[in-house]
Amino acid sequence: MDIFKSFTLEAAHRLPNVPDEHKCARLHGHSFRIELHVSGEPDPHAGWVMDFAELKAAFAPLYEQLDHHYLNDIEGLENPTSERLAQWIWARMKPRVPLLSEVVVHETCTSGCRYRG
Ligand SMILES: Nc1nc2c(c(=O)[nH]1)N=C([C@H](O)[C@H](O)COP(=O)(O)OP(=O)(O)OP(=O)(O)O)CN2
Ligand SMILES: [Zn+2]
Repeated sequence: MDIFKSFTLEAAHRLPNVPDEHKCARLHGHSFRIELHVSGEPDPHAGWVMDFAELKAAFAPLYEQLDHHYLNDIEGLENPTSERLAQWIWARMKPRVPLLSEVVVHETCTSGCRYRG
């Protein structure tokens, strides 16, 4: 079974490796929506795979690091594409949440990335 929790965070970025004339070379911001998916069997007594609150607590330090920040300034996010952000989150969350199965980054309403490690 797959459960998920969504987070919305505001952040600015620019993409340093695109041509100068590319729109994403300019500083701009997004309301990123992050989904964290956890897969496993529901505990027979608790009835859940994992408490959503536990997932939220595990993500809290990363949320603080990302929300209302300039992503390019964060170590490992110097080129903050959706793909790199998904990998960055995965690398930090997987050790804390071993049942993590997917990180989804919605960069805009129409674009994003799914990463399964
Ligand atoms: N594979 C990727 N392509 C692009 C990324 C990315 O992270 N991975 N990022 C960008 C930009 O940061 C941009 O902000 C988002 O691009 P885009 O979807 O083109 O944004 P629009 O709002 O202009 O989209 P429309 O729905 O077409 O209006 C670019 N590419
Ligand atoms: Zn962007």
